[in-house]
Amino acid sequence: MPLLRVEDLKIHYPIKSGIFSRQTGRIRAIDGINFTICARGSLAIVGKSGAGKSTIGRALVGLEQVTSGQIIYAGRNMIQATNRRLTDYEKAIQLISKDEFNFVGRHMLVLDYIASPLRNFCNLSVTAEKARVMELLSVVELSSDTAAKSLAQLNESELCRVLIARALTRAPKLLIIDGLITSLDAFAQRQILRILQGMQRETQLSWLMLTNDLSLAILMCGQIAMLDAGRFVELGTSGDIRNHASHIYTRRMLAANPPADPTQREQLKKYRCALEREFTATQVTRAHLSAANLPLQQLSSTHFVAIPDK
Ligand SMILES: Nc1ncnc2c1ncn2[C@@H]1O[C@H](COP(=O)(O)OP(=O)(O)OP(=O)(O)O)[C@@H](O)[C@H]1O
Repeated sequence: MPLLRVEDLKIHYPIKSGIFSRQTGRIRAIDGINFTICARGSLAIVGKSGAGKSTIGRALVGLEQVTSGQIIYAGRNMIQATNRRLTDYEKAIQLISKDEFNFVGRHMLVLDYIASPLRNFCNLSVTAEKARVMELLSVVELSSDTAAKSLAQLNESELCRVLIARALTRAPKLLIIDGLITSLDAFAQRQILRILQGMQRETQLSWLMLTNDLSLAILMCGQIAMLDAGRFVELGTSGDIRNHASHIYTRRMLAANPPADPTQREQLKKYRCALEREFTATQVTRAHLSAANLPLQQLSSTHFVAIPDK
């Protein structure tokens, strides 16, 4: 059963010029993409800077005006949803990105930062609220002392885990992780993966990673969609992409982010096998590749590639 289905999504921005700001063209930031995320699924959308990753993330949480297409959750198109349905959706789909900290003072205490959504959405006593924050800190493998620290005192990995803890206050079904993990060291990246897999087992959590690091995507996600200038050019399981990358864009990105250190291959293999097993529930079909007018070639039951325009 799909958790979220995106159909023929297009997001175009107007280009305006002249003293009357007339529209003279448009930027096709996202130009007809389709994808499905199932419960306990993990999808990475991988693309170069400017490919459109953040635009997709923002559109999924209603921060971007959609030109056309559908975002279907629980059988309903969320682009036309009423406020009541939107509230459920807003809790279920949480976006975390580093930009979050642009809107918060770094002097804020971790306790207050994690608790703020609880204060807006739940009516908890001070004791219950503190207990919930401590519980979430332990889920993200941070000690209870962290609650009394300010955000400024945390390192990148701790900040990333605090962001995840805050998103978890709303018991989301899908976490959208924009950038963030890319800049962490290999140890911290694996720690985040372990935390997400724990949540996946306990709460059926799914995640969508938006990243320019294909090796990281292969490590963290069961399915990968390669995004180039707002369109998907290749889609498959992480094994398909790692071992049989077919589109020139994917091959170039693999070359730019070479697979991890050979001494860690066995461990990576273990992670990937687990992810792919969990991912068998997801049906990848021809329709999951971009609806843009690119001829498609099916390489296997899970692997699709767009044949570039001549
Ligand atoms: N508000 C906007 N108005 C006009 N163009 C925009 C706007 N927001 C994004 N764009 C354009 O849309 C395209 C996709 O941008 P987006 O930020 O989604 O890319 P990205 O893949 O997330 O890049 P990065 O990895 O550098 O963050 C870019 O060409 C960008 O300039």
